[in-house]
Amino acid sequence: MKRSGGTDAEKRRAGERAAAAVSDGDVVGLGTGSTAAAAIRALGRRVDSGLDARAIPTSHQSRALAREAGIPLLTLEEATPDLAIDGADRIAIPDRDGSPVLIKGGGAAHTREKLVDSAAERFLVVADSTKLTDCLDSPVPVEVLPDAVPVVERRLSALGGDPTLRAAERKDGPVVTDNGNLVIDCAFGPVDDPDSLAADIAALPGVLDHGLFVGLADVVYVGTDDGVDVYRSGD
Ligand SMILES: O=C[C@H](O)[C@H](O)[C@H](O)COP(=O)(O)O
Repeated sequence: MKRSGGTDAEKRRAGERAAAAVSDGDVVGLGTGSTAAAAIRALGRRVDSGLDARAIPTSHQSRALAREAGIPLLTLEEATPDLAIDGADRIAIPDRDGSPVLIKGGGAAHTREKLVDSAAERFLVVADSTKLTDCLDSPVPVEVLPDAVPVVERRLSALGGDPTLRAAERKDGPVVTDNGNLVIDCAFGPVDDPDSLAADIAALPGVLDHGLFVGLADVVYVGTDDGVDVYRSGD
């Protein structure tokens, strides 16, 4: 799946704002991707200055970055995250009450991200301004057991989708996730009922999880040219 690109400055502003929301004693779920990386680096600077925070990573990437930044690490067996900070590929902010809907998984990390983000008491999303959209129409990443690919592709087509097995960019063959599985990017056109699509995909045998995050995000920090726009669930 092609990664989108907002500016590094927007990502840094969003990441720093989310890292500033971490309090002494917090356990933080660390998302994956370039904007979560900005938050991890900002959190590392706060830990270096004396903040007592520990973290649960969602990928090899976020584990390595957290180690490099000097953030002590835990597992889900040892603690429940007080908050999680994670990026998104697409974000739809509802007009009325309700939680922002996200599409995640551009880096194939959405299964562990959903596990950690949903376990956290608060889920803070960090993004650059290119991620906001009125229409959720980008493909939904679906992590699938390797043996299940043909069956899941047929069933995704039956749900009205157009599935494509994600190819690796720097190796021959498909992308293999941190969990040893494959990813199907499934285009559905505009997703009008994300709740029901999320339930339909999750129910398919062989699917580990998909990148539609519905009813999970509490706050979205969007970096802009000169600051950070904040959207709260239910505002
Ligand atoms: O699988 C990857 C994750 O869901 C990322 O959080 C998402 O792709 C956003 O990444 P970035 O901040 O690099 O755009």
